[in-house]
Amino acid sequence: MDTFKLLARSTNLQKSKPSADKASKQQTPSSGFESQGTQRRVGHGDLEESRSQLKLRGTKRRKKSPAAGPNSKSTGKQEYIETKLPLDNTSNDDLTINSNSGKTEQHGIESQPKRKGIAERRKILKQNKLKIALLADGQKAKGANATPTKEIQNPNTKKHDRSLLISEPLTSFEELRTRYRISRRLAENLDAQGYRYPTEVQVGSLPLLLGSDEDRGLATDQAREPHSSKVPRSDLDLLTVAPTGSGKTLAFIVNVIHHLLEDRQRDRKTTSKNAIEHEVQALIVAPTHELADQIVNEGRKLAIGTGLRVSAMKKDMMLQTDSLATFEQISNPSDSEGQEVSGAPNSHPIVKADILVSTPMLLVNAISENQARPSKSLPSVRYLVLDEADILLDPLFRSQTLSIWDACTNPSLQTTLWSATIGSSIESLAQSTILSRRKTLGITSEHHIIRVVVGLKDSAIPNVTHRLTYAATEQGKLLALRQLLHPSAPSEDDRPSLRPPFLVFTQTIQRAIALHSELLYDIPPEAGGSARIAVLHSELSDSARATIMAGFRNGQIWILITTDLLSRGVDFRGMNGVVNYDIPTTGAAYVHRAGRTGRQGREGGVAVTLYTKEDIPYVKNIANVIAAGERARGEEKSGGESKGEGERVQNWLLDALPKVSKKSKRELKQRGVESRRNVVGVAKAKEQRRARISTKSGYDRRIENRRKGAAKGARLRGVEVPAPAVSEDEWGGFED
Ligand SMILES: Nc1ncnc2c1ncn2[C@@H]1O[C@H](COP(=O)(O)OP(=O)(O)OP(=O)(O)O)[C@@H](O)[C@H]1O
Repeated sequence: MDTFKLLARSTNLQKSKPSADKASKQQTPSSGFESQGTQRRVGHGDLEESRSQLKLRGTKRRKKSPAAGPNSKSTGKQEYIETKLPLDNTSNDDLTINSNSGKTEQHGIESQPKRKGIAERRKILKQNKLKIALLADGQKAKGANATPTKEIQNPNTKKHDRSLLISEPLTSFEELRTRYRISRRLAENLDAQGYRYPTEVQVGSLPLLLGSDEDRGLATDQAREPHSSKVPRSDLDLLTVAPTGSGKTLAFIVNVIHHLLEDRQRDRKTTSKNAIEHEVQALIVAPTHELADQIVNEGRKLAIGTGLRVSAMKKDMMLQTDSLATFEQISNPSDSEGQEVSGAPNSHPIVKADILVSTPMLLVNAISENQARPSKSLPSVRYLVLDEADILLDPLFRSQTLSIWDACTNPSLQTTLWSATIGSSIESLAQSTILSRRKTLGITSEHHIIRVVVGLKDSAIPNVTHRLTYAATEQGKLLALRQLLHPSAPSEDDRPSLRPPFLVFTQTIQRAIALHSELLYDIPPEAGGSARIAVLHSELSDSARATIMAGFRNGQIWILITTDLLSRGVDFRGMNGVVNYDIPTTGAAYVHRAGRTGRQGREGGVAVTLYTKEDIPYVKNIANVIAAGERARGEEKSGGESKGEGERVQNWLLDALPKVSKKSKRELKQRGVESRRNVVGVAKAKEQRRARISTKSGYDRRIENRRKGAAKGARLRGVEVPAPAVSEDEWGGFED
């Protein structure tokens, strides 16, 4: 039976949304294991089990050896309770680990959970495939030389720095409240959204960003006081590289909300001046409207009841910048979930938001008279988040992003950068920007730039089946895509088939439109027909884009043809696959496109890349990122040794593919495959004709063009053109 007809019978996609518990049982993206029903995240299966075991073992051991006190040395899991923890302030005797809740109780009062020893922290970091490195410290920033330092692996690194690198990993969301003292409201919102256990990236980044009281070196009595934030977090900027779908958004939103609430409480205590209501204090920059809207949605859910307003920047809105200070007097902020109130009569609306999410262009327009030079600064912004930082710092958006960064003049600005792929050149650019900004503003306080990496950097997620399919020609690609849409026979090698909903990526908007019209009638009317397939690109209006996104999310649209516009950040939960109809232009682009499926560690996603003879020089790039991910998965399964297990990109293919020169890599990145570009040039006309998306043969197209030309000529001459003859079998419509 036709897959589409079967699908048409199925219920709304949203119903397949996993429950929180189910979701929590899924693997995290970089865990890379086949479905085994096990939970690799620390804090769920592993941790709960080990906690209860430890409690038992600990008791037993204590009975056997009453002398074993906090100073006694032990190995392995015993260290949980037996080892004297280097940074521990609390006697173990007072503590009992409640194996049901995972909470640590002290004489019945909820208090800070017991601190983990260095060895245990290391173990947890390793289990979560977390690598934390100090990239630069404040000493360099103070000096005249504001260049990025090399990664610091020096054993003489200061003790405080070292403790940052192995700071207490987060093992449950409860710890956010007990150890990091997030507000009750935020904790409740996390719980209400079904978030139970942190993902790997959250395990590693949140403790660094939130900084427990002990990590900040506060005395125990100060630490007991709620919200005792004595040290602002501007002392730390963070670069995080974690797989697609691993929960980076939640990590940066929790950090921002927590600190804004904490700052608000501190400001209330220390200043008598009334703060401007909903003045932008946190700025989240994302490359597309679709991603910005998604972040706003996520942020609003977590900010419910906190009094913080999360908004998306819209066209023609204005910001309260330093040169617009007079707008402080604006009153009657809109109470709607919207964001803005109008300022002076006939002016553009002024953004009223504590957390503002924007694309670079919209923001630059709001702070610049001309795009090249920001003319206003944003002194109120204390938290700057660059989501998909590598693309924001890529030449495509670089000048806009740097303008925004420059405009954030608050001396205690904390910048965090997030992506699944951050190359070394982008990393250096980020470091030098942070350091030179500090130098320009004359900031000399202690400061660190830390990098957190989850799993293998810049590799494709291994829980997705990656398929590289040779289709020889453009026509072959169309046939191959139709074969994917209507598989005529089960695949001979048990490879999972591609089931809607899925995304199809093309190189240009024109190609997306052409492919859409070619496939429009491929879905039978009984299954919903042409309404099931849509095209989304940046030339559509904002409202059309939003409608299509909503249709795809709610299951009305099954196949969405798009450009790289949707390749980054966008989270579609039930997505079964991705088709690269046109080859991605970089390895990183592949990682992000393929990462629209297999999110939250979900197995069963398929990423198909169709390539032609012309693409062969570029396939190696992609084959390498797939092979790296699969090798890591194989190594993990075989306990660190590479035995080739899990590898699906055959070695012969890797060997056979030609090496890509740096020059071709650069050209491909900048221009894409030449024949698929939009420019019309006589020299390239033949190539471009060959790359056209159409199943019509050249002969048929010529006949059709001649017919159209003749009809046009006749119309111009004023001759009536006879309607094409209708065969006897064809229905000719109603007669008058
Ligand atoms: N702790 C958690 N428990 C369960 N689900 C989570 C958790 N954290 C995040 N998620 C869910 O995981 C999904 C992917 O998260 P998110 O969009 O933040 O990924 P990402 O790392 O930003 O990916 P990308 O690199 O593609 O932008 C979302 O649906 C989010 O709600």
